This record gives sequence, structure tokens and C-alpha cells, in this order.
Amino acid sequence: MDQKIVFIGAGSMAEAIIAGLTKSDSLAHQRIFVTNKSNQDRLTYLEETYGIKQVNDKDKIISESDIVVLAMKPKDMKDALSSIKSLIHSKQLILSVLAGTSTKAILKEINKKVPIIRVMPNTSALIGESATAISKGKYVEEYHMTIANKLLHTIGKTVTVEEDKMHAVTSISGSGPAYIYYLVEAMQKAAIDAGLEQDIAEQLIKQTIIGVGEMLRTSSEPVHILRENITSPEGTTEAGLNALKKHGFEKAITECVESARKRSLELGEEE
Ligand SMILES: NC(=O)C1=CN([C@@H]2O[C@H](COP(=O)(O)OP(=O)(O)OC[C@H]3O[C@@H](n4cnc5c(N)ncnc54)[C@H](O)[C@@H]3O)[C@@H](O)[C@H]2O)C=CC1
Ligand SMILES: O=C(O)[C@@H]1CCC=N1
Repeated sequence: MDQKIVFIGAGSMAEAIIAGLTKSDSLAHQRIFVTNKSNQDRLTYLEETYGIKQVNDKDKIISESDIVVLAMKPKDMKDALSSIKSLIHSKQLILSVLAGTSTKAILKEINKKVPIIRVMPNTSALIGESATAISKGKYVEEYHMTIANKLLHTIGKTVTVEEDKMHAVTSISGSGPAYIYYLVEAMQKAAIDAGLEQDIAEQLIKQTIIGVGEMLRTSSEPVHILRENITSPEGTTEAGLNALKKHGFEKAITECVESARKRSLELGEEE
């Protein structure tokens, strides 16, 4: 790819995408720029770690960029756009990773006919394993989607959804890695209570999750069969799963996803 890309916001999501992009080598590192609100050390770290460039001449870099990635928190969107919207033009493609925030709200802020693609990646982009959903805003043509897909393939897998599905997507795959990390933390505590040493527990749990990930990737069996294959009648797994059922595991997951989805809707309404 020969586009020039600028990230507005230099936090964990910007870094995850930059890491995936630079690892894939599909875009010259020198064509990737990043800026943020105030933290100079953070920009220097990104520059030194990934060989990309921090924005020195804001007017020139932003107006010359082909792709502008909005990667600030939703609450900072208006403030961030107020200082750059005069540099945005219709030949550019805007990618927004902002949770909850509609392309309509961003268009209203920019007040120009620019193509905006809403993107929901997750932090596994850091290792090229993001589950990313993308959706079209008003002025987006197919060739914009092709560019976005090509770019986002460098950080993992992509799917295209209607924009109204983005709240649900956020509650599943955007926030999803945190649910799994929380599960790992809970298993680590339980393993120690069960008498294992911490480093042994960590090794076993990490490899268990990696093994499950690979099985999900490679096996043609449906998930419930993979689960049933482990569950001997009256065995240990059945006893463990029964305890999960008794303590409302499914309800907890349903409420977890629903709460995240509602929060995404609220973030959109807070603009
Ligand atoms: N962290 C995650 O797992 C995911 C985050 N997102 C979305 O990505 C966005 C960024 O999230 P994080 O990277 O976690 O946040 P963060 O807090 O780590 O980074 C936010 C960045 O925005 C910058 N910023 C704030 N105001 C600014 C302004 N006026 N102009 C320029 N830059 C400004 C900050 O300096 C900081 O570099 C959010 O909108 C979030 O909803 C989306 C998917 C997953
Ligand atoms: O918690 C958040 O708001 C962001 C969006 C998806 C993951 N993290």
C-alpha cells in the first residue's frame, strides 16, 4: 500500500493497530504518523518502538494524509476534531475506532462530505489477531471499503456489518478480550486456592487457553461437541460445569454482554 496514514490519538488502541500494521510491512513505516493531546514521551516511545513518525507539522501531515484514524476516547472526539477539521477533505478516508460513536455524529462535527468507516478492532491487533468489524458511513464507496479491509487485514480478521450492529459487536469482540482475561485471572486465583504454585498455575492456564484458541481455529467440530468431548458422565468436568450452571454462568455472560452493549449506546448518546 502506498497511502499515508495519520493516527489522531496515541493510546492502547492506536498502538495495537500500529503494531499490527508495522509487523505486516504492507505500508512503509515512514508513512505512518501519530499525534496525541499532550504526552510527548508516548509519541517518542511509539516512534522508537515501531519506526513510525510523530506529527511535527500538523497542518501539512494531516491534510496530506490519505487515511485519518480517529483513535481518541469518545468524550474527546469533539475537542480533537475542532482542531483538525479544517484540514480534513473529501479525498481522504476517515477510520473511526471510537466505541459507541456513530459516523453521523462525526460527520456532523466535521461538517463536510467525507467518507467515514466505523471500525471496531480489539487489542489482539497487537499480535495481528484482532477480530475487527467495519461498517460504512454515508459517503463511503466500495473502493473505500476495499482500502479499509486491506489495511485492517494486517491486524487480523475482518467482517462487515451494518452500522446499527456496532454496539453489539463492541460488546462481543471489542470488549471480549477483557472478559477472557478476567476468566484467566479468576482461574489463577482458583488454582492457587486449589493448592498450585503461582507459576505452575499460570503456565497451565495460559496453555489451556492457547490450546482452546487453536482448537477453535482448526477443529471442524461445533463448540458444544468440543465441550462434550471433555465431559465424562459423572466426571470432574461435569461437576465443574454444574457448579457454573448453579451459579448463573450463562446469565452472567448475557448480562455482561448486554451491559457493554448498553454502555456503547450511551457513549453514542453522550456526544
Ligand atoms: N482499548 C480497546 O480495547 C479498544 C478501544 N477502542 C476505542 O479506541 C479509542 C481509544 O481507546 P484507547 O486507545 O484505549 O484510549 P487511550 O486513553 O489509551 O488513548 C486515547 C488517546 O487519545 C489522545 N487524545 C485525547 N484527546 C485528544 C485530542 N483532543 N487530540 C488528539 N488526541 C487526543 C490521548 O492523548 C491518547 O493518546 C476509544 O474511542 C475506544 O472506544 C476500540 C476498540 C477496542
Ligand atoms: O471499553 C471501551 O470503551 C473500549 C471499547 C471496546 C473495548 N474497549
